[in-house]
Amino acid sequence: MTYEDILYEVRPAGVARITINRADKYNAFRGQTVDELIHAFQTAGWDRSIGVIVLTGAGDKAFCTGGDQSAHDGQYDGRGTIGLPIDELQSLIRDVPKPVIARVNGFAIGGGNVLATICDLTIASDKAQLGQVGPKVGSVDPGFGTAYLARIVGEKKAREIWYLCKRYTAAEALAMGLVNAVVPHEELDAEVDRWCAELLERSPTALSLAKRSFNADTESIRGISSMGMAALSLYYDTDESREGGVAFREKRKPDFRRHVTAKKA
Ligand SMILES: CC(C)(COP(=O)(O)OP(=O)(O)OC[C@H]1O[C@@H](n2cnc3c(N)ncnc32)[C@H](O)[C@@H]1OP(=O)(O)O)[C@@H](O)C(=O)NCCC(=O)NCCSC(=O)CCC(=O)c1ccccc1C(=O)O
Repeated sequence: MTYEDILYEVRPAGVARITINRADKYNAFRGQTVDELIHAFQTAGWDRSIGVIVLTGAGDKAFCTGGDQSAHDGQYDGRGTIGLPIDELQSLIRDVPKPVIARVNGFAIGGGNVLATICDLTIASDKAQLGQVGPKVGSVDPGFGTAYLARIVGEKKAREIWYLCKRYTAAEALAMGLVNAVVPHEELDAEVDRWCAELLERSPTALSLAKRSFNADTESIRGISSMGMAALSLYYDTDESREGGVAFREKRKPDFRRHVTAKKA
């Protein structure tokens, strides 16, 4: 597969670096981006010369800001239940039998924050900002985005993150256990390289067994996600959801309540 939306590099030896290369869109993903990410994770995941996978975003502004709002009018523009095979990608990041590090170089927002959350480890620049925006833009990730996040930061904090849609600094994310380490922006690559070097010294089989055993405990969330995506697809076809995307593109505050009927409320 020829990549248009991502970069795939092996650097240094043993480390596959996968970069979402859509800096002009704050590294938001469209259908094609997610398909390319799936291909890249499959390649790195089953290449025995690779011991660690690093996921990051191009440029200095964003790690990933979730679904591309310009490719989103109701359903997204690709394949899968919601027009984005995002649930396949999320499962794959968990299924590859090696550690995946999120190198969070800027905004990790919406589906971007979900990707960082699912990665085994997260190393953030002190300039990074993290958070969910679904209920502000007519979306939600009702699976790993909610239930798995709660496993990491606790129920109260996860509900706050989703309901209020605030942005959190890297330091705040560290305090709530959402990231493993925060370093000055210019030291991000050196720190990621250090973690990769240490991981490459560990037994690959022991790491993969540890990963699978952590995953087994939260595997039921895959089922929640599958049901959630089916519900999300129905929600995307409503005026209430569309209002979020339209308002984002028009750079105005959404008025969701206009679309809530007496019967629904
Ligand atoms: C990232 C922001 C917080 C940055 O804010 P700010 O610094 O004020 O800059 P802006 O002027 O807002 O943005 C700069 C520039 O980038 C463009 N942009 C940013 N994000 C996106 C995007 N996602 N898609 C397309 N373009 C984007 C923005 O339009 C500006 O471009 P100009 O040309 O200069 O106008 C802020 O931008 C922000 O909050 N972005 C919202 C991102 C968003 O809505 N993401 C989708 C979220 S939906 C969701 O998170 C829940 C669902 C979910 O996780 C999920 C589950 C299952 C499938 C898909 C998803 C999914 O993620 O959609």
